[in-house]
Amino acid sequence: MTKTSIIRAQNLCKTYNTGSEQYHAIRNVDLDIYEGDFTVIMGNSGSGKSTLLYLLSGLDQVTAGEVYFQDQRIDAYSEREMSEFRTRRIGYIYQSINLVPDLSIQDNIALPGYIAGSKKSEVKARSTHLMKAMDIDGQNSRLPSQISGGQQQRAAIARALINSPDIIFADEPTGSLNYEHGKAVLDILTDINRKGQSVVMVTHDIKAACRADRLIFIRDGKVGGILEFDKYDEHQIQDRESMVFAFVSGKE
Ligand SMILES: Nc1ncnc2c1ncn2[C@@H]1O[C@H](COP(=O)(O)OP(=O)(O)OP(=O)(O)O)[C@@H](O)[C@H]1O
Repeated sequence: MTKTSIIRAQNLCKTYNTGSEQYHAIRNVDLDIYEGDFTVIMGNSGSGKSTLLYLLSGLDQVTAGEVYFQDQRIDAYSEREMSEFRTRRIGYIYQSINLVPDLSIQDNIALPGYIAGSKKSEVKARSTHLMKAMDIDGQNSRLPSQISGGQQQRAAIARALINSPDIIFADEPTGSLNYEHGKAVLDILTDINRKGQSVVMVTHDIKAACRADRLIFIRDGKVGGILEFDKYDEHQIQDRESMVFAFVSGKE
């Protein structure tokens, strides 16, 4: 089956300027993210994974190169177009959960819906539905500090889904969670993906990486290798963890 590109990076570069020094975090990356895929990005600490996610999602400006979303060049968007793109087309789950501390859980989830200008009643209904789906429906009037880390992360996922984005980016969404909460978050992302949503997830965890259709390894700001899985191959399904382990060990 031919896959359709949802995000395409061409000759992508990101250089950070710190005082008199320059750091080339992303170096001439050419990459496609495919529609409907569960894409996982792995790589050593400092290799450029979060930077790449920021560039692919339009959350940070490229230094050079191009980023396309469904054939539209997003790095050339005006500020207004970019803000519309970020609000409506993408959902972002941050490494640090990033909920607004003095808003209730339901208001945190609903906020991007209000920003997008959707009808209040629709946003309310959708946030209620998402809280149920994420199993946090008893927590709607609590503040983030009054619920567990796992519940906060599920609220962050609900917030990322409120505007029914085309693609979800998740930067180490299980990094701060225990095994049980981490597994619940991965199950939710897998479920969302099975229902057709494209997911791009950064992780250090081999077990989490096994959820991928496609695994991209980043080394020193470049694509160091790509591993594609056949989701219908029984042998691959059973042996995926050792495949991922062998792939990652060979790339580090
Ligand atoms: N704002 C910044 N200014 C200067 N350098 C930065 C900035 N952000 C990131 N870097 C540097 O760019 C490189 C890539 O950082 P990035 O956060 O993308 O790595 P990462 O692979 O996501 O790391 P980790 O797995 O530890 O989260 C690192 O060397 C980092 O120190």
